[in-house]
Amino acid sequence: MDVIRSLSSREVTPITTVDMHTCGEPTRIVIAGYPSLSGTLLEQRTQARAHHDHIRKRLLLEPRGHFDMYGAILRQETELTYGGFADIGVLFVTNNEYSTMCGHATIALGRFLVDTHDLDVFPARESLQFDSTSRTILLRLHAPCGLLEVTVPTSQDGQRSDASRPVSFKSIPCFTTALDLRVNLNLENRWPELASRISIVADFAYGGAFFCLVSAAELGFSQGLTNFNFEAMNEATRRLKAAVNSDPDLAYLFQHPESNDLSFLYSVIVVDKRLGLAIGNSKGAETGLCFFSDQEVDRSPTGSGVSARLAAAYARGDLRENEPWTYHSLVSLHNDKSSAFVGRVLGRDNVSDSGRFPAVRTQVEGRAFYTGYHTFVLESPDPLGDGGFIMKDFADSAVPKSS
Ligand SMILES: O=C(O)[C@H]1NCC[C@@H]1O
Repeated sequence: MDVIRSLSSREVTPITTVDMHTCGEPTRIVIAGYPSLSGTLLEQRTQARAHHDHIRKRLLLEPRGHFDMYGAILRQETELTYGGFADIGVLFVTNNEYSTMCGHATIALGRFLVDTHDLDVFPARESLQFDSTSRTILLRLHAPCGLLEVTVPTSQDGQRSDASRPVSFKSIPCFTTALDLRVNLNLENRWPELASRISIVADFAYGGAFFCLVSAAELGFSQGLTNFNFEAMNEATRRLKAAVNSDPDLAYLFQHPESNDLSFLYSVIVVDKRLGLAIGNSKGAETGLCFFSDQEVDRSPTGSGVSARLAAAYARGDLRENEPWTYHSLVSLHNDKSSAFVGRVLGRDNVSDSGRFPAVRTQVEGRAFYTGYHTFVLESPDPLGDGGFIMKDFADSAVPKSS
């Protein structure tokens, strides 16, 4: 079409994406048009944040995206910090940052990377090994947190992914930094549903990013993740995250032994262990609602969060090795129970070769689907300019937040 041809020749390089969803959570996969980056993946992440953040905003925020959009930028040139070999790298982007791990996007990328045969997009595609017995392809995906082994079910000939079977990934070493920790809340960080309590109890664990895991009841929502006020829970988790972040004595909860780039509290997951339907041969099920980055809400059961929850359950003695467990999001719970994630602890490992930091490797599986593709352009006289906006920000600046 004429218009499309003329749009793609605008002065700002068009950016091409393939879009997918995993349990309702979007991944906008950037496959062409992103500027070049150099160095290790964590260095590329720093460069992207310093020099190209307007592109993250352009693709994820309004008017091209929305508050809860998620993105993945493929990095063909990637170099592992601690040895090993990756087929391709990826940077993850959210509504306000560059995430270090994303399970739902990894599941989506597994399918896309098997389906693409464009060597400019994925130079190593033709060297992937196809296992004709299990009809799967194993690919090594370099995420900012480390190397993920992704197993993708395929067609008989290994040329295409098989959407009817789940993709799974083996995690980086995951670990728990605190179980049943009492977090004190100062006056300004309390929320109405807490009634008169001045502290709450939570677990903290790492699944490629650091999570605070707290039960809905502990937050003051006595009916768990059924029949709750969403805005109130959004506010409660925002204040809990602020309370943890503002206490220097709690910084150890999200200190990664290998890298400061990985050392930040990414998310609060509200958990309801009584809610959910076990799928397959799972021993049980639970439901979670994950608030991450700037209170972005995950529609999926959060692959990295599932790894963190598995590590915490294993540390507590609630779960044995290789015992499958079902993890629902609100979307899988209410929409399609079979699209939940199933996770298991594969076995013990260490964070680094020194063996000083005990951890576990997990496996998480789930299903992702294509939703479309885009070529995003930017016209120079566009009054909204580059970057993007969030409608909510205007409302927030007009109405002062209640304390
Ligand atoms: O599945 C995950 O791990 C991701 N989903 C959005 C937030 C997390 O990064």
